[in-house]
Amino acid sequence: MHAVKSEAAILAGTGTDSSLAASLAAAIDPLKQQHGDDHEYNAWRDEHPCILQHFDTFLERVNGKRVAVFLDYDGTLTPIVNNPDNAVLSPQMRDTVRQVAHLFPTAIISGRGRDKVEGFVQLPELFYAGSHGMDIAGPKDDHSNLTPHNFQAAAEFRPMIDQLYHDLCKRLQDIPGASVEHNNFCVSAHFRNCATEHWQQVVVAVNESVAAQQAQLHVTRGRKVLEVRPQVDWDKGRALLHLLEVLGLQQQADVLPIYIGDDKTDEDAFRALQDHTGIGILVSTKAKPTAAAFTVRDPEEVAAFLKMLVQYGTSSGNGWWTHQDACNGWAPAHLRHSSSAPAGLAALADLAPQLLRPVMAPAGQTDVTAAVAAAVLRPAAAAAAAAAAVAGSGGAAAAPAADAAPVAAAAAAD
Ligand SMILES: O=P(O)(O)OC[C@H]1O[C@H](O[C@H]2O[C@H](CO)[C@@H](O)[C@H](O)[C@H]2O)[C@H](O)[C@@H](O)[C@@H]1O
Repeated sequence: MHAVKSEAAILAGTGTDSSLAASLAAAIDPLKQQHGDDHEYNAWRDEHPCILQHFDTFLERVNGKRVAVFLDYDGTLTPIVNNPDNAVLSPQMRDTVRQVAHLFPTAIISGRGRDKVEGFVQLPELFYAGSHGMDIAGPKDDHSNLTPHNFQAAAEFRPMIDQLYHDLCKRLQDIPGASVEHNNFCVSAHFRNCATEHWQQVVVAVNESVAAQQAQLHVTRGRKVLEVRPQVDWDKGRALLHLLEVLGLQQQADVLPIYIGDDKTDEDAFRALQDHTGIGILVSTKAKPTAAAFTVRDPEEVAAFLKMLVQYGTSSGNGWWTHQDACNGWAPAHLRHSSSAPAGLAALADLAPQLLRPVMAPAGQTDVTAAVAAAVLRPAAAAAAAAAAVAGSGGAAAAPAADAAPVAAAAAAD
């Protein structure tokens, strides 16, 4: 505990976010790392139910609404891996996200630099918000030109961030396992690959590096990473609301935004949704405070949920089918078959025509939600079985293999 106390003192001494000290202390505390107390976890899941097992409740809320989908990247669409450069998107997840984006306006909001996350995802039809939402761009047209949705909330900080990156590279170069990542309008200092006794050195180096610019920069903590960000009133929640606005979807009773994320910075988006009647879904294998209503355990369960969402999207319960207005930068699938439709979308329509065919209620059944629930869930028992199958198919228990191996949950609660 002595090391934790001096950690807190260091952070307090530099005026860094005090919650950082507390969360780092929690991460260092081996008791906290054991988090697998079933009673605690189960009680937490009562408060934040698994959306796979409660998909019928979800359907009741979304039926007839125009859903907009917002997704975090690391830890949500891809498993956490040791080398950030290896967090590639699986082809299966790419296909699933593509199908989601065909049915609902879809954005990825990431702490990564936008260019990097776009490179991983490779879906030009999405909206992207990089650098924790400080760098926003709309879908690209056939010639990879950006549609006019670009917005950078902290553009003037770029030279300071460049300088900070170089300074941190120097300061961290002798700490075994530490690495620095330039995320365009913020910088990540990674300590995932450091021995525990070196974590504090990373914290000290980061705090020393920002000490002279405390009025302009602040430090937050993610999963075994310290993220240095400009002091601007902007975060993933603000980015989500901004995107709703440019899409023309803000404050409309028939619009339902969904956000899926796994990390502390995603809580800003969950809180924004609490205020704007959306649905937050936290990806976590452990109980932790969250403003998200629902949970899933890992990216495999995220994929399972997104597939169920696609099923719902093909039903006539999807509010976009009856909404003829194409919103800015995104058009409902049934309006996308003009010659101006992006090639990728047209190809998808060719490949998966069934995607465009609404699921209709069986004869005599007028409750579309029930029909979709029946089609998608094949009641709750099937959903539970699917969830169990997903949980048993790898996830946290997958065998580690070099850098691309998911970090075992017990060893890396973060
Ligand atoms: O908002 P996100 O898309 O979740 O980005 C947050 C950070 O994600 C990445 O780091 C995390 O994932 C890495 C790859 O799995 C892992 O090695 C690292 O320990 C995690 O913290 C990214 O590398 C960071 O720059 C982002 O800030």
